[in-house]
Amino acid sequence: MTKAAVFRAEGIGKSYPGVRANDDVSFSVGSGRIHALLGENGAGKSTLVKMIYGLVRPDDGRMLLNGQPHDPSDPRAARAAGVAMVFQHFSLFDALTVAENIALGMENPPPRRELAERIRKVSHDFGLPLNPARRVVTLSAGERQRVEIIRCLLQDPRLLIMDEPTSVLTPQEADLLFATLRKLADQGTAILYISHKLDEIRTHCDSATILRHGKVVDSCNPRDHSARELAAMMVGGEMRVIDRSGRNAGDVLLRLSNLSLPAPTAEGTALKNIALTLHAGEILGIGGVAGNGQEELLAALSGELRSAPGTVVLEGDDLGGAGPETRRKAGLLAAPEDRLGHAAVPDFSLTENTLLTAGPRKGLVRNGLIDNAAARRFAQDVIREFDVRTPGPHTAARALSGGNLQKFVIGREVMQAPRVLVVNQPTWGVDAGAAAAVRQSLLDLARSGAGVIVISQDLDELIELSDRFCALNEGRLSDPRPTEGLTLDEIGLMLGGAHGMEVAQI
Ligand SMILES: Nc1ncnc2c1ncn2[C@@H]1O[C@H](COP(=O)(O)OP(=O)(O)OP(=O)(O)O)[C@@H](O)[C@H]1O
Repeated sequence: MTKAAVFRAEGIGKSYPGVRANDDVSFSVGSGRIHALLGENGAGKSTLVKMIYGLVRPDDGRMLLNGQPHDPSDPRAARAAGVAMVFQHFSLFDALTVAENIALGMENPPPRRELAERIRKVSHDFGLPLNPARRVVTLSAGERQRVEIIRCLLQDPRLLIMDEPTSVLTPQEADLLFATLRKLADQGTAILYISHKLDEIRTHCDSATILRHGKVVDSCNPRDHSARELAAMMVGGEMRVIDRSGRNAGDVLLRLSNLSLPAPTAEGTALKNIALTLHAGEILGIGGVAGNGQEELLAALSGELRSAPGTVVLEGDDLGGAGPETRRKAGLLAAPEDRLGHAAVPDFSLTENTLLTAGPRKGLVRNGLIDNAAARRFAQDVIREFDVRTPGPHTAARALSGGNLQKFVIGREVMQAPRVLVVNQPTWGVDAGAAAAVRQSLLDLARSGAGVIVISQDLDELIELSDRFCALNEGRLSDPRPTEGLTLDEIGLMLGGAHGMEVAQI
């Protein structure tokens, strides 16, 4: 069955200094279709959808929306033409209510009562429960995304673009999202869907365009292919298989006991009596819904938050009161989740970004002076070893695609040979091939005798990587259990009671 194309790209091209981000890209999305855009990190997916949404102007080619030329000068023009977009990062004001946030994004918002009524109707029609009077600060990640989606639905879009929408969602929230998207598609809307989760694409998308190095290399019905085959199309070769062998748990490296901290901010989570031991050669997985103390635990380990004496002990060394610099020297390193802003300074070059964490262990600062050549060499080493796709170490962090910056941030820590490495969401936004490489690097690090703590919302990732698993729930850490033999149901129970785990209501 062929359906009318809602959107068509014909020969679209876009260059950045040193990079052909899109090259002769042509594809179309039919009415009622959920169409996936697949590709490795840096393949050009975001650049393409930014052009459709009026954030970036193409250098070549043309776009058509409902058969009419589509050349939006800005997002407002794109929205007026019928394009809506839900971004990876939410742009909501915490202090305002749902309705106030939605009104801010509208050209001509109706009176407040009418708007609240329209929000209730759309949320009811699409099975997306949301109270217009709630303050955004009280909402879970899934509920925040619903605000963005309802804002889009109120525009009655012809084309809805979703950029990695499920990376912050619980499995239940993701199911709810797909049910909504299917309803919307059934009403004739075309949906363009970017995700690195290949199983999700196989289950929910009707068609796919695959980009590699800015070019369309394939198109397919993802249901006809295995996740492995899709990944092979993206990278143009076979995926490598993860090697878990050769690791033996050794002596205790890190011991946390009675680690309690008040919530660092009004929206933060207090840590309550956290205890764990981490052995040499071991990977400990910590699962849980975001907002249950993950960021606070990472900060308590990195030294950004200090704790009482005796609560954080690395190889007999009491680090509870020590700051980040002392901890790094001792070999306790951490890579936070927020790569642009927290883990890396956007306007700094990659070379400068190595100095943020690698100074003490790589000798990049001597007698108070920065050794620029050494920093550049280290940045080059990370780029090479972690296959970071970028013109070079002089490139600003903000110019890297999300996944490539993530590889750089993880590589910068792994290549300092830590005794203990703590990572939060290590493969967030990273494509399947690069995710396998990042996970392998963590396994290799553990094989070399280091201890690794992986905090993640991706249960498959935790099952694949970790020797023992525990759950973080409202600032409390469960007792760890060996991962081998643990079922998803049992993990669900360990995570039980975590807020935001709403059951689909459709
Ligand atoms: N503003 C910019 N300045 C310079 N280069 C850029 C800019 N935006 C993107 N690029 C480059 O264009 C290429 C395509 O990036 P893009 O973000 O479109 O990839 P992507 O497929 O969305 O990747 P990811 O899955 O990692 O988000 C990359 O090499 C990236 O470094």
